Amino acid sequence: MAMSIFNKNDSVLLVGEGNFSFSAVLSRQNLNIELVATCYESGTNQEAAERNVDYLRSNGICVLFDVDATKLEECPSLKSQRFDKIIFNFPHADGKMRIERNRDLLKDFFVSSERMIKENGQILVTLCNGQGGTPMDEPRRRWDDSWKIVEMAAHGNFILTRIEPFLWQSFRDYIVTGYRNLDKQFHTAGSLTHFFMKDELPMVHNITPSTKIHTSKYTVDNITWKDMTKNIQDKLDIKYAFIFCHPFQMHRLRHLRSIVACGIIQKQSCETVLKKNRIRSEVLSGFRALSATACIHKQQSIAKPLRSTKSKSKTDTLQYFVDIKSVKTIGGNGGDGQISFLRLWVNDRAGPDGGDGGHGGHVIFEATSSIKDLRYINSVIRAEDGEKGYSKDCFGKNAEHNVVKVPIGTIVRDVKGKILADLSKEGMMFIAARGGAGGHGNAFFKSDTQQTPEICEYGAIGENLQYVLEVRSMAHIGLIGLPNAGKSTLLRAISRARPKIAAYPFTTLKPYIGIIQYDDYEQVAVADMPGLIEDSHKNRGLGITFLKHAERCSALVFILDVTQNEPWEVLQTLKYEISQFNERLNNRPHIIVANKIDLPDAEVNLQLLRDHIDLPIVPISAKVGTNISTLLKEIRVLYDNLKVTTSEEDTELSM
Ligand SMILES: Nc1nc2c(ncn2[C@@H]2O[C@H](COP(=O)(O)OP(=O)(O)OP(=O)(O)O)[C@@H](O)[C@H]2O)c(=O)[nH]1
Ligand SMILES: [Mg+2]
Repeated sequence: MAMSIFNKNDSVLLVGEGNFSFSAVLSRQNLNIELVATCYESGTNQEAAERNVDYLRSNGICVLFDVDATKLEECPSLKSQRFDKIIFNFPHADGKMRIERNRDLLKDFFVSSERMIKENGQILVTLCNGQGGTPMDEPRRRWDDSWKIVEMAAHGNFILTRIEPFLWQSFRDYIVTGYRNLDKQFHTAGSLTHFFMKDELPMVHNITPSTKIHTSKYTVDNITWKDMTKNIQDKLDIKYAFIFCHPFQMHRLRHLRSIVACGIIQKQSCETVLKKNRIRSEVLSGFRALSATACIHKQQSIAKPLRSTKSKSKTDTLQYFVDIKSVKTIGGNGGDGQISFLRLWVNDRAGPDGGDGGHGGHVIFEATSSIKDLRYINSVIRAEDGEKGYSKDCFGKNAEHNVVKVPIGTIVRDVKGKILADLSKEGMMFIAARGGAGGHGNAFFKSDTQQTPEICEYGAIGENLQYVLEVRSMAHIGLIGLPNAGKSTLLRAISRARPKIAAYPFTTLKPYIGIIQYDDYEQVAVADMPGLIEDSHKNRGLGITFLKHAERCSALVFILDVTQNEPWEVLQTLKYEISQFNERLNNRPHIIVANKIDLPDAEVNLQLLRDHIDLPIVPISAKVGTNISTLLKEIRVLYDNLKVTTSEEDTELSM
């Protein structure tokens, strides 16, 4: 920012003036501007600040305390005014490391300023180097690590038009102070002033009929580049060598999103937009994530994935998901009957009184949603024996059944592989081994001809059977890719699971499950699979085992390493392999993920991949974390669709 930005008779609102030193500097310059200096605090007890306030007031400048930058319109003295410039220097919320709070401060400030600014007015926000998250920051911070000023401004319908270094030589007496301590200064070297202008979003009401078009007729490129932003582009003072690098790009994409959201583009599917949105290929790496975000499915509201704040376990305890287990089930034996004769003092031959034995318990499998795999199921499961019978006609107690909880979707097979039961719903049971019946006591055998039977029965022996349990729906989503594609890295990035990661093939030998939590308490289980290679269907590599696992996931995520040559060929191989195992696997809903976009070769290969395949692709870097949130949203959309299809199928079956 330089003094030259002020025009004669400009009305300027200064927000967040801690010690009013900036206002004092401006007023000393005799710029012929109308100043209103405001401050968040309700007063000041700092000597220098008091001097500045006195100076400003003596020069007829309006000084206001208790003005919240996020609620400017609520200040009675400002309510009716409109300004040419609103300046907010070094905004910061309590706890400057809390990026979220600072973003919120900026967002609310822009929203509030929208009502206070004149038609062609400007908002000027000066930030420390790196905070803004624009290409002008040197060194440039990661986008997620910045205050995302351009995105925050878009909430108030402002677009970034210019960024300038803050010229300290023009404002020598300006002393920047911190939030807690007005004596404490900021590190302000390399600070930048961001200039914003108001702009109207292209909503239904301001798009001409000619631009109300369907994607089938026009491409999204046309809307974005020509119709949508023609008017805004003229206003920009772009100083970057390459237009796509300008943060304005983000705003443009937001426009695209808002258009899609308000239904002007009749989006049949994500595919249409993804295919036609050529901006993505041209946007530099920093904006890759954004372009994909803009192409998210048309969904009113998608639940947000939650990031766990709890640190992952440090111990290397690998816990594999057990989805197949052979078990031996042994029912309880029945209790033996009793031989006994009652003797009373008046009648020492009162007859037989031996009671029956109790029945042995069954071994029962019960489907429940509370457990997810067969890890905790013992390989030998026994039920208790029944109690023996007693004299005086006392029957032995029946044994309790041993009810073993198994996950919903468990298939029970006999040793020959024949399916005996499919426990597909909550509470469904299968009696795996029946307990033996209790034996009769001698009282049971008493008859007219045999008054004193001296016989009883042994309890029957419980069944002893062997089964193979298999969990059919192992996870909602299965990760499929060649070895080293980054499946385990991705699972680590999206869940609390800690599968082993290494730069050699077949690091993962057994499936591994991670759970993605969403803010509506929904949980989506994602399974990391072993790598698939060519001819897996002929049992090469870990072939057949892996395909069995894939068969049980309801949707698939194909992970392609875009640093490899011809990733589309890899996709073909993966699809061919799974179809060799089961034709229907290829009809499963799926997402194609291009991984490792952080590496240099990825850019070119990604573009080639897009040219070769006609399907939506989510570019990510599982290692660095680029665009993971978009992928999580896509997974959620897939999961929601799955739920709808499953419930429809259930209704059809029940009819
Ligand atoms: N640069 C970069 N490296 C990655 C990325 N994702 C994975 N890697 C690396 O690729 C290598 C293989 O990653 P894994 O996650 O073990 O791959 P995998 O697909 O699980 O491999 P298998 O278990 O053998 O099938 C590791 O060295 C990772 O660090 C990424 O997005 N960027
Ligand atoms: Mg792995």
